[in-house]
Amino acid sequence: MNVQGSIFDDENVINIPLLNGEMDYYPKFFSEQESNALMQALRASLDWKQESMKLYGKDILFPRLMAWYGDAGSNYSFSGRNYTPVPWTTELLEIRNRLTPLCGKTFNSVLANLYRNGNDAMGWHADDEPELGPHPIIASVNFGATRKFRLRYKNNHQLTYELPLSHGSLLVMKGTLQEFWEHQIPKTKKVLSERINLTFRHITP
Ligand SMILES: O=C(O)CCC(=O)C(=O)O
Ligand SMILES: [Fe+2]
Repeated sequence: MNVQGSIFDDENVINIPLLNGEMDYYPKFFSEQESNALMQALRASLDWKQESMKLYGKDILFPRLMAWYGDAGSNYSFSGRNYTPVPWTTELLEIRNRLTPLCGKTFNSVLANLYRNGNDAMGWHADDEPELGPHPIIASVNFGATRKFRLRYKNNHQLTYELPLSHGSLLVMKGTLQEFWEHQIPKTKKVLSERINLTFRHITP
């Protein structure tokens, strides 16, 4: 039993130490049955939209669907847009409460991403916005198709790491990871089915 009150024993979590960054991976955080039910419920109940970003004065569509949920006041800006979260749904609150023991404080917002197939993706970025604070803990929950999660060191792009994120898994990014590393979900021709990713964050209003 972990003295910090973790509900996991060592067999359920893989700690991934990187140069100047750290991640914990829980391959089976949710059971198969729970994961199937949550995938279906989230697909049906979240308010999925294809948002756009401004790039060189043009509106470019994000290559995926998104939805932003959270406590009132946990506003967030990225890619030149400000997002106001809508109130939590039952499933999102249920998942958030399962994650609370991992983080010193309760996550107050979540960005949901729906990758419709391998053609949907997310480009290189770090979640290093000032409203996340200096060493953010970001809990990333995965349902549906397995997709590759790639990382590269900001000061040396030859230094990379790759991890497949599977149905029902949880990846916790912490420490100085966002300061030193970027991550992406690359396009792939091999995946034809949907994937939902939820990144739970703590935003300082
Ligand atoms: O889909 C993923 O696993 C990555 C999501 C992500 O990096 C983000 O929402 O910031
Ligand atoms: Fe991210």
